[in-house]
Amino acid sequence: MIQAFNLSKSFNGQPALRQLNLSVAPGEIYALLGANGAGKTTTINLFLHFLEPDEGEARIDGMPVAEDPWTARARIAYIPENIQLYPHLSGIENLAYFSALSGQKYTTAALERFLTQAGLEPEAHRKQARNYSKGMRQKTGIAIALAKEAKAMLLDEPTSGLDPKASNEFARLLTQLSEQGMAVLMATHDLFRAKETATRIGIMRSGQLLQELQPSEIGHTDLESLYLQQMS
Ligand SMILES: Nc1ncnc2c1ncn2[C@@H]1O[C@H](COP(=O)(O)OP(=O)(O)OP(=O)(O)O)[C@@H](O)[C@H]1O
Repeated sequence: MIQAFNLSKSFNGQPALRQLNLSVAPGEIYALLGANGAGKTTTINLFLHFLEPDEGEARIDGMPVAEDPWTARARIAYIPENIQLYPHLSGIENLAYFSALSGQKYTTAALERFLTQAGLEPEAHRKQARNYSKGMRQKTGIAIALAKEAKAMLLDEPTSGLDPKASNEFARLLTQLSEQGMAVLMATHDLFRAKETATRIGIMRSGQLLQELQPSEIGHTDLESLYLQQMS
């Protein structure tokens, strides 16, 4: 579903991503770990075709994104670190607006169902988004993804700045989405959440994917030791 083949990108002659090969199947949650500057956001931006690769290919749902970025993006839900909503619109109005952008028209009841499914409390649905916490904005982002019927989800630092309860709720939502067949790729610094939520972890450094592992194979402390070892 989410695939990279020898994907490479440099900025001003400095490699940001080197020959990345990666595959995330439907139902998988892949956590990309790596220090600042490791190449995680560059990877996500290449999948969205916000950046042109120097070499290699990014595919979504079997489709090379460079060939038709708009069609590829229609299959992707993208949740950046700070999700941008229209502040003066309510959650439900934002959802209606973004759904219309992706060509879908839902009844108010259907929009409410998506927001509820994404964990946004009913009393928040009609509040202006400028009053939303980061957790609430993210839930609205998940509702947008559900309404879009996206097949792949890309997330950049989704749990940074969330309190432990919000982070836990968010992780449960991701698990639910993956159980419904969504392929999830998430860039994160949150080793704990990666271990708890991901079905696979990749460790990146200086634009290279150094190691992939199954979270079930490793304890929290060992994951931290391994990560620090790879970063040194
Ligand atoms: N638009 C750009 N122009 C120039 N250099 C860039 C650009 N985008 C990224 N880089 C460089 O590419 C490298 C990889 O950056 P990237 O943002 O992908 O890392 P990251 O792993 O997401 O880091 P962080 O954890 O801080 O978000 C860094 O050296 C960064 O400075």
